Amino acid sequence: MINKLVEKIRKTGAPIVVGLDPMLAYVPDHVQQKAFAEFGETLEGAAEAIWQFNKEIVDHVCDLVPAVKPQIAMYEQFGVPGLAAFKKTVDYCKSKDLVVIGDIKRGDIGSTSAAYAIGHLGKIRVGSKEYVPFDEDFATVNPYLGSDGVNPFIKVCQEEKKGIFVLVKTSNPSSGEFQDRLILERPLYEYVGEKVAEWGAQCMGEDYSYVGAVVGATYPEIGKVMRKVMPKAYILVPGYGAQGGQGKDLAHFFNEDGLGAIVNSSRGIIAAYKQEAYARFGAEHFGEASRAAVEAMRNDIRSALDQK
Ligand SMILES: O=c1ccn([C@@H]2O[C@H](COP(=O)(O)O)[C@@H](O)[C@H]2O)c(=O)[nH]1
Repeated sequence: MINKLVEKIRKTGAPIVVGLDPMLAYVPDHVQQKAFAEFGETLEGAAEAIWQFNKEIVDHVCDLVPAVKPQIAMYEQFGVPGLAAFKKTVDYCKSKDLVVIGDIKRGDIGSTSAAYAIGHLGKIRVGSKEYVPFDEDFATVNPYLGSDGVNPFIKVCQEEKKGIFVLVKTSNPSSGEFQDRLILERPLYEYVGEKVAEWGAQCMGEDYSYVGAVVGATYPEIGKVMRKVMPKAYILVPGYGAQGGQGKDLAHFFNEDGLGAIVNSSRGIIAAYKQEAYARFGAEHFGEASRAAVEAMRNDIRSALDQK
């Protein structure tokens, strides 16, 4: 799957992930009302609204970008119907040939991680039958429990030719509370990055490993260091747009080949129609506003890479 991701990034010229984080507040009224007319103001109604919202956005951006990243929390908040909308979104994006990164941030003791890995990336046997539960292409993994929590994901990735992105340095303001703590004068995130490189060495695709890393756009200097610590790891870079990251912060997350990083924006794309810059589209044409936001992001990243 890492080879497909790299190939699609080359083809689209857009190292961009569209984050599908559908808060109900972002779903235009006309979409909500239609869903509520059918299902009432229920969890099912909310799930239908976010699914229809996602579908419209995916239809407008699927030819521009290589990948999407549904954030499972945004679906879980609507309970079981929300999870069904997550699965519908994953399947629909795959039918559009998009690479799907499940932002699930899992990681536990070995046996529990194995169940998470099967549920999201693998297959489950029930009697004589086999099922593919959520079937994302990549998942995000929290490494706080160490190799026990990560290895079950790697095993499933090896079997299924899928991949993971391990949290190394997250984009949020308080990420340094633990991640920047010095151990023998080096920050914890560097040790995690070294471990990502080690795990990834057993998991090579053509040019890059299918064990990647998450490093936030909001910490560009750390991105520069981590690029060197994990030369073969693809870096998933959240924090662009709504969290303040800009194209000019991103050049050093990429390798000299112009590859090696893929930048996520969620609110900045899916709620673009609410921003002044795209208000001309109006809520009725929110999909077109998202498309325009992707094009602007692509140009911003391209000009940063051209100036490198
Ligand atoms: O370090 C991290 C890891 C994950 N995320 C997730 O990415 C998106 C960002 O959303 P925006 O609307 O573009 O800010 C969201 O799903 C986060 O959970 C992150 O932001 N930082």
